[in-house]
Amino acid sequence: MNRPAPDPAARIRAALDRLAGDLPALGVAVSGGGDSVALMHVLADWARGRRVLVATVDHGLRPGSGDEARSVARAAKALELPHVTLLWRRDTEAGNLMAAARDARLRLLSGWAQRNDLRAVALGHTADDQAETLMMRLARGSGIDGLAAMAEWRDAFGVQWLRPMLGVGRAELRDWLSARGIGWIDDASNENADFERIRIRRAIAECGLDSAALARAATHIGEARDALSHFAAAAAEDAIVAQGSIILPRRPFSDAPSEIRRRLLVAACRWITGADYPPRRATVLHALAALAAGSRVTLDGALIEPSGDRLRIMREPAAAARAPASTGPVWDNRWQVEGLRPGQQVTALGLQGLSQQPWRGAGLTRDEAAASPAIREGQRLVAAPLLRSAAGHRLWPVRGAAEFRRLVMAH
Ligand SMILES: Nc1ncnc2c1ncn2[C@@H]1O[C@H](COP(=O)(O)OP(=O)(O)OP(=O)(O)O)[C@@H](O)[C@H]1O
Repeated sequence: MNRPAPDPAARIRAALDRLAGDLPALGVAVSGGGDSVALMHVLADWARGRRVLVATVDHGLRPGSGDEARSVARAAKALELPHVTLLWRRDTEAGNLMAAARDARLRLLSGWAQRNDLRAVALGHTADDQAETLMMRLARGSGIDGLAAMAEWRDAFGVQWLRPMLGVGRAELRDWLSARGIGWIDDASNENADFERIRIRRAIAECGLDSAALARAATHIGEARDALSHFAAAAAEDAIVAQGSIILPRRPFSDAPSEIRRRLLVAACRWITGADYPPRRATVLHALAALAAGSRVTLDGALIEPSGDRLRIMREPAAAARAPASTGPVWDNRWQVEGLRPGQQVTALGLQGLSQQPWRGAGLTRDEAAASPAIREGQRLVAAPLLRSAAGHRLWPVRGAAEFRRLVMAH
């Protein structure tokens, strides 16, 4: 016989003990929706001597957002919790509105947390959010990273974000609130089927899918993702980081499962280019297939070349040639150059530069040499510091081996 799950508040308190038991103070982000209102009430009760502060972000995106923030302020006051409203005013029409609002919200909340000496801020995501995210990502064909559940605990923007409600469902929270006569705001966008999340939410309900089971599946995928990260990080220990390139032993790479190869390749690519985001998944899979067939491939500004028992991942010369000229200190997001004199700038050595500069014997391939930094005055080549030590100029890579391993863990 199934025993009934304990009261949702008891489960949230248990999660808070686990996640925030040692903290003297905690922030909570409350939109006014049922989930975060329930969280605020549970927190007020759980706090017992801890400082709990409440913040609401007013995105100013729909009429009435100010009233909603004021209603949260009143509810917080009734619980004797200090509350602030943080205002966001959008300064550009470009880009994805929801993503921009979410990003701005996290930045505003982290600034507020830091000003108030709060190491952690609790958010009201529930098991239903997990289930919806999983289904949305499945529909988009995401890989294991996209399908993995949100973690209960995450560091970002200098703050710990805690999600103590991932084990409870939206409906049971609504029942819990209703039973106590506590009101919340039903945001009209929760009915708007223009949003993918709302369409997925409806599909889950109409098909009678079990959100709690979907949320558990996402959690298991998260555990598998973490295991893969560790395997990939172990494989990354064999990498040699030299002269701005990454060299991987070829045999272990080609014998590794495709997900490990993908992680190594994405991390190496980002290490080379310094890109904030990984290349598109389909592009990476395509590159892996070409590598398996022994071809050399380019991937988002990196060049990957199988040669002998090694796989060399380096900057693509054409991409280096497109990098803006720099007057220091950093060029092409890869090299730090010191000792530039007025009138001197760094650009790629390029094929033309190779003809003016002996490069064999420097331990570089032709492509690596072409993509390496050159110091020029006007058109005149003054020095190619990676090829030979140049009087007065010093050169070192912006990222080291530890950064490569960090990137591998992140994918
Ligand atoms: N405008 C906001 N101000 C403060 N916190 C917010 C705001 N919007 C979202 N959050 C926080 O992020 C969590 C997840 O956001 P999401 O957009 O999924 O929630 P929501 O639909 O606004 O409503 P709910 O309050 O019911 O969770 C919220 O539970 C809340 O903790």
